[in-house]
Amino acid sequence: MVEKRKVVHVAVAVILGDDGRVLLAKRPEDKHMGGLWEFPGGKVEAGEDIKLALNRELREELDIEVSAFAPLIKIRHDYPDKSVLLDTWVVSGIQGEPKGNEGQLIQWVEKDCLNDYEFPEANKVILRALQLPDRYMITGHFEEKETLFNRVSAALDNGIRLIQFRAHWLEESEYLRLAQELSGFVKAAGGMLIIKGDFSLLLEPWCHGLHLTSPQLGLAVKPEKRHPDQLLVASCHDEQQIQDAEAMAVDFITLSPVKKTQSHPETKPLGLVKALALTEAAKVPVFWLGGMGLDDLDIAQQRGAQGIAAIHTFWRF
Ligand SMILES: Nc1nc2c([nH]c(=O)n2[C@H]2C[C@H](O)[C@@H](COP(=O)(O)OP(=O)(O)OP(=O)(O)O)O2)c(=O)[nH]1
Ligand SMILES: [Mg+2]
Repeated sequence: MVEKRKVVHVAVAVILGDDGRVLLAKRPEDKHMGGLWEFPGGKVEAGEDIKLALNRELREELDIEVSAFAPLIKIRHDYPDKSVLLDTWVVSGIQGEPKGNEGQLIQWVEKDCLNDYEFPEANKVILRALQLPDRYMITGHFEEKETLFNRVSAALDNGIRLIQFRAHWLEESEYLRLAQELSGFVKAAGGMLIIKGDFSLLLEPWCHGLHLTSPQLGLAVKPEKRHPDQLLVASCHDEQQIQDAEAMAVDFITLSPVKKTQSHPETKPLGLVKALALTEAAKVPVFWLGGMGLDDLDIAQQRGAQGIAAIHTFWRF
């Protein structure tokens, strides 16, 4: 039974060079997942601190050490023969010149070209996490279109690149008309606008992605026809919904409410302990949502989340 199997804790390093390229290594043929490209790293020893484990593995495998660590994602994956928890960090501040100490091939690769390399199955999620930002803004209330565009513009100026257009009080036709216009505006600034509604919206060439509500997760329809650049996102509140979302091959989820929130004041929050457990078990990037302020970004990331999603925090820019 997969559930009872021991999970191997692995320290994984996305090594970032000064020029923004990432260092990959080819796994020796005789190892698990041999012949595939990997982010260097290896098994964490019992009781070992994760940063010490990263540096020990990088010293053993590449003859380097690093001085800066940013958590990227903790991803649990069940291979047919082994279960791993890939505790993945973006590391930089390299000391020494990397070399393949174990005879492995190593290569510096542009971030945009990482998809061209063949990785173990679990790494798909690491690549997705590397491409996603750490803040997901959800639009707040507006009366005038001008307010909407001004607020979104301010968020883009503040570096927000992923935005969900939420305006449940509008008629569907009015919502979609605005969504299309706003999508073009956000795209021109290098961002993506995620919209809400029916699966068929993925057929619209202007649609950058769809955010499913939890009731949509139970539906038998699978949005298979999406363009590879379109994102599929889901709102999840418990373990079952996370599993349903994963079965639909979503790109990431929001988990809510982590804390008490102004938009759903009547809902009992998950709390940090439950949010941490659900995030660790998830097989896709997780954004924490509900009462999240900028101070919570670091807390969420230290617990394995991709980042935070929020209405009020980002709508106020
Ligand atoms: N290092 C690394 N391991 C990965 C990646 N993706 C992935 O599925 N894995 C799996 C393969 C292995 O089952 C496990 C890592 O173990 P490892 O073989 O690197 O462990 P190690 O360096 O301590 O080596 P060993 O001497 O104990 O064999 O995690 C990745 O990107 N990097
Ligand atoms: Mg290794």
